[in-house]
Amino acid sequence: MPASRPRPERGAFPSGSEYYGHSLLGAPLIWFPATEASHASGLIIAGTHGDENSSIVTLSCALRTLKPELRRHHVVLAVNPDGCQLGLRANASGVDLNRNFPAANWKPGETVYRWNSAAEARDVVLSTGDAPGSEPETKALCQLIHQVRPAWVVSFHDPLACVEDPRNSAFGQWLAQAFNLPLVTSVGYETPGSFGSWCADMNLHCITLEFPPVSADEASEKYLSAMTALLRHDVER
Ligand SMILES: C[C@H](N)C(=O)N[C@H](CCC(=O)O)C(=O)O
Ligand SMILES: N[C@H](CCC[C@H](N)C(=O)O)C(=O)O
Ligand SMILES: [Zn+2]
Repeated sequence: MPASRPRPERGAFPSGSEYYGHSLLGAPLIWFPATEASHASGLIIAGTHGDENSSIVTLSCALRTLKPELRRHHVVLAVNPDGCQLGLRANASGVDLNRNFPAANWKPGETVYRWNSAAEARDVVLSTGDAPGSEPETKALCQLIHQVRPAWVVSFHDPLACVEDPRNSAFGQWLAQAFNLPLVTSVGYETPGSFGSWCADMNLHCITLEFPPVSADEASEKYLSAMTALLRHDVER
């Protein structure tokens, strides 16, 4: 039996999406609970940075490609929907959500990012928020994770072209092979208050998968089969 829906049927999402809160501007925060949910279900997230759309689009394509009854893992396509609508890395308050999680290493003040891949320095300034977990998008994701208790999380970003697995696990190796990206134990710079830092505090295994600088059009071709395989992967850990 084929695992994929035929292409003419991939326009619409499978039923069963739910809300887990609202963004600052009032957009629904949407998640797709696993159809085949179990204690081994993981959570796959994208769009923490609203300007990193190649993985959002590819994950959406995979969700609409895989036969719904085969999906083992939960999905959040856009952690930061206001950032997606505004074409921003930050949320609508100028907070980099990946520096706002209530991790022990959260830092007050400013954070910087790289304008684009051509920029040599990280010199664009954002805020880390008024307090750890101050933003509605961050709070709601933490609550969802406390409620759902996923076995692991894969968090998609771009454009650093790597699979970051601090545990160097068999699952990390599988992802690196499936997406044909190098496996590393760190992206190579400090990310206080990041989602991965918060997960580490809770001993929740978080793997960050950074696409290369690729268009959504190209990524939805190049990575569709790996992403679809991830949604149904029986992770041995
Ligand atoms: C080039 C891109 N705008 C960017 O900010 N790159 C990294 C971070 C990428 C990410 O958060 O996934 C940076 O250098 O800060
Ligand atoms: N490029 C991402 C890297 C995230 C690293 C990951 N380990 C995490 O903690 O979320 C960023 O600058 O936010
Ligand atoms: Zn990012």
